[in-house]
Amino acid sequence: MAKRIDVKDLDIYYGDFKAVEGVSLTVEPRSVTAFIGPSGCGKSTVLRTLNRMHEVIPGGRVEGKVALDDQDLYASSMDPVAVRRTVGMVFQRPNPFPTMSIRDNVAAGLRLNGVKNKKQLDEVVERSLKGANLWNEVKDRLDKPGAGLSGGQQQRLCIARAIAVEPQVLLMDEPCSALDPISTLAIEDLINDLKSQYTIVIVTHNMQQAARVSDQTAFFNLKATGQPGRLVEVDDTQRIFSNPSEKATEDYISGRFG
Ligand SMILES: Nc1ncnc2c1ncn2[C@@H]1O[C@H](COP(=O)(O)OP(=O)(O)OP(=O)(O)O)[C@@H](O)[C@H]1O
Repeated sequence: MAKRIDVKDLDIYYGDFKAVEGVSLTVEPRSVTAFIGPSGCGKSTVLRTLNRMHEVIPGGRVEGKVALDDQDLYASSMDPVAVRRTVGMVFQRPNPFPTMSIRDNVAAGLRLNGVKNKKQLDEVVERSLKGANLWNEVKDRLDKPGAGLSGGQQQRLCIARAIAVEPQVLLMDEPCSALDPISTLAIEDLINDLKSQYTIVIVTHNMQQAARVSDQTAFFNLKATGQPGRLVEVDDTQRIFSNPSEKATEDYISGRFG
């Protein structure tokens, strides 16, 4: 199910402003890649191009290539809505649909895809909540509002909602930044479990988190203020945190800037 992501010579614009320049990287299937770097270097912007969410922003456009296996995500024949179904996303703040029950939150994507069969929906709800390590905590209150869960539970509910539609890639934009340390560890354990089935890319400001959860780390930086962000280096996480090739990476991970 998981697919490889290939990014080649990617430039990303907001109107006339070139926010990110010349990114090329590969993310292997069933692996976790962390994007790290100082604020404003373009981590979230790059992440959003991987499921065509960037172009939802007025003026948002890209030049270059993003492919899933050999499929060009920006080919004119490609439907952006189908891309977003294949490449799921979890955001910084847990955002369950506030008026919906836990069950309906998880089933929402399937309903949108036209699935009506209650037995099928119930099966997917159970499987997704189990996959998100949330089932045992909510199985007796599936009809209660999703918004009534704790922050950490809400984030796992959002992950259950994302995996319910069986994506091939999961993008996570600082998924733990609004969570306490215990909930953060629960999400990190979950990322570790999910990696056996999905290709995962996570943006994080927490370098210990990048070191704990990812196989590969990409360090982004700005050349100078007002200049586009760029990918400085991407390598095995262990290497980035022990012996990076670039001085800027070492300075960043050792806390000298950022
Ligand atoms: N909606 C937008 N419209 C115009 N410019 C934007 C928009 N979103 C981001 N930018 C700009 O693009 C650049 C990269 O921003 P981005 O949010 O991707 O960086 P980041 O590395 O994820 O930062 P942070 O770590 O603070 O979240 C910045 O110069 C930012 O101001």
